[in-house]
Amino acid sequence: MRYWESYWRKYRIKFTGAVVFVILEALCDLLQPTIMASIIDIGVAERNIDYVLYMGGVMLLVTAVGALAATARNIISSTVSQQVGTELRSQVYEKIQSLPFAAVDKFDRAGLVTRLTNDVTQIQSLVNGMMRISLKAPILGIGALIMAVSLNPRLGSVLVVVVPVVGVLIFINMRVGYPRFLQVQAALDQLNRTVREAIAGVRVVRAFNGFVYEQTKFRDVNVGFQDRSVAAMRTMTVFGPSIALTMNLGIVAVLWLGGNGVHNGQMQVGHIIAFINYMTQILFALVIVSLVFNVFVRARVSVQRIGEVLAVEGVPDERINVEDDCCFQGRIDFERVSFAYDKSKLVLDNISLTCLPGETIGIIGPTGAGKSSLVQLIPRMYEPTAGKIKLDGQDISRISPWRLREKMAIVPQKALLFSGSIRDNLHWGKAEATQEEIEEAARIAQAHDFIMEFPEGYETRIGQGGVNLSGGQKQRLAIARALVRKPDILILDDSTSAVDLETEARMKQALQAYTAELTCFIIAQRITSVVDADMIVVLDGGRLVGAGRHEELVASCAVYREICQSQLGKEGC
Ligand SMILES: Nc1ncnc2c1ncn2[C@@H]1O[C@H](COP(=O)(O)OP(=O)(O)OP(=O)(O)O)[C@@H](O)[C@H]1O
Repeated sequence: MRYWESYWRKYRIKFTGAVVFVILEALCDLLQPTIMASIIDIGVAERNIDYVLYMGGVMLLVTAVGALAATARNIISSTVSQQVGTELRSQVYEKIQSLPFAAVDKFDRAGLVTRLTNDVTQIQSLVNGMMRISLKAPILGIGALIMAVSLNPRLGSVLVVVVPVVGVLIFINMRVGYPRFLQVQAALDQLNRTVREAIAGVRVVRAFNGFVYEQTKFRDVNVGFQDRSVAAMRTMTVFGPSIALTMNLGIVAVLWLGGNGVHNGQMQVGHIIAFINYMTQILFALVIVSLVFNVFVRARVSVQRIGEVLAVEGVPDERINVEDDCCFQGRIDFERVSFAYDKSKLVLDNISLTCLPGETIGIIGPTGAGKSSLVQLIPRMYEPTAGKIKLDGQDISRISPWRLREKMAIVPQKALLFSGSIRDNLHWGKAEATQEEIEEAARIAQAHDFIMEFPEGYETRIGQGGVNLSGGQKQRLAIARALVRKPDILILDDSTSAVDLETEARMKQALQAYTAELTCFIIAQRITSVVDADMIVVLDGGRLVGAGRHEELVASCAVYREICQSQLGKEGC
């Protein structure tokens, strides 16, 4: 079932209610010219004041019914469109949260934000518009056409010419407009992407005096967006007046034919006025149709773009199935594992490796060797392209990601903190952690002392992304957050790169006792960070080129020896 079908099912009764009110409102509008014609042709022409008063009263009553119907459909349409918008936003948000990382990379983060905000708003406008003006326009247009022809079939011959011409104009308008609005949406994505990058990287931009460069880039993208929007809007500006011109020519023809008819005594003035009123209603309906076309096209693009996100199969969230709170022992086997982000290039090539419970495994290698990619496969952030990863002998593709991650903690390369207090951030590791547990983790991560130096201690507010902390402080908090979790498997991905050597040495010592029972992966650029590890894994160009203890690797692995000598000198290795 397509996603919008579920919304249709849920809201179809309210939607139908709104349509009933729209029809009632349109009928009231359609009755007005006929009533007016009677007042002129009978009341005014025959000087019958009672008839004028009576029909005037009827006209007021019809107007009042129309106003009530309009109020009712306004209430329904605004409520339903807001509800649909809110629910759809939540649905897309939840889907984005569950998307596999490969899909997040594919859609691009800025594109996902646009889909969640702008595209949902477009659909919301469509729902609102449909229940209000979009449905009223065709009802009014067709109704006015029928009323006009039945009022005076001879004048109706004008419509036989005018309406098809206008119909063709609208059709061409749609054919030309649709691809242009697709381009507008793509340009908006690009604009969002540029803004997001420039704002997220504002420090780098300033540090490199890149303001002018970024400004030029933004201006180009902004002008590109403007050009495409103008091109799309220009379609409307050409077609709107053409439609109005055609209709006005029709009105002139009616006046000419009607004038002759009145002169010959074959027609009444009231009929001609009513006919022109109906023509104005038809014109109004057609103009509205061409205007709402804009909303329709944008919404159609948005419906499709949101559909693309919702169609991706999310990573299953199997929380409910986890009954046992068992622990992992922490043995991990990589069996001929290969991995590629995209099919063209293998990032990991045929890796076989066994990590035993309680071991600390250092991972080292040149930049881009595949170190982060390797550890991201363990909590199933990505799935191997070939081979298997086993945890305690069980293929992890059979273990739910939720369960895997419950017993693992990963400290990513880029320490990301959320806005809120330091305590809130540490609670991310384990929601029910006590103050003692939080402090213990912070002490091991060498964060407790600097936290206590803040006047508000653990209640200190962290700005968005941790702006008010140094790089090393952020990394230490990110490590503390992972330690609070008390995981069975701990993964530190180059997470002490901004920490000074002295602090890192203290942390290493404190971590030794903490990690004695668990399997710990440490990715590092500095050889001193992994020199004491039970096993050091050396990666180069996605291949495993060495595994063993420091002394063994110095003797047997050329890549390791080279890294070691470049950092510690020949005498140090
Ligand atoms: N999300 C991604 N999409 C596509 N390619 C990626 C992605 N992440 C990493 N890569 C590529 O995969 C390769 C390995 O990257 P990875 O981050 O695993 O290396 P690394 O050894 O951890 O590097 P570093 O030490 O610099 O952090 C690189 O060539 C990189 O360009």
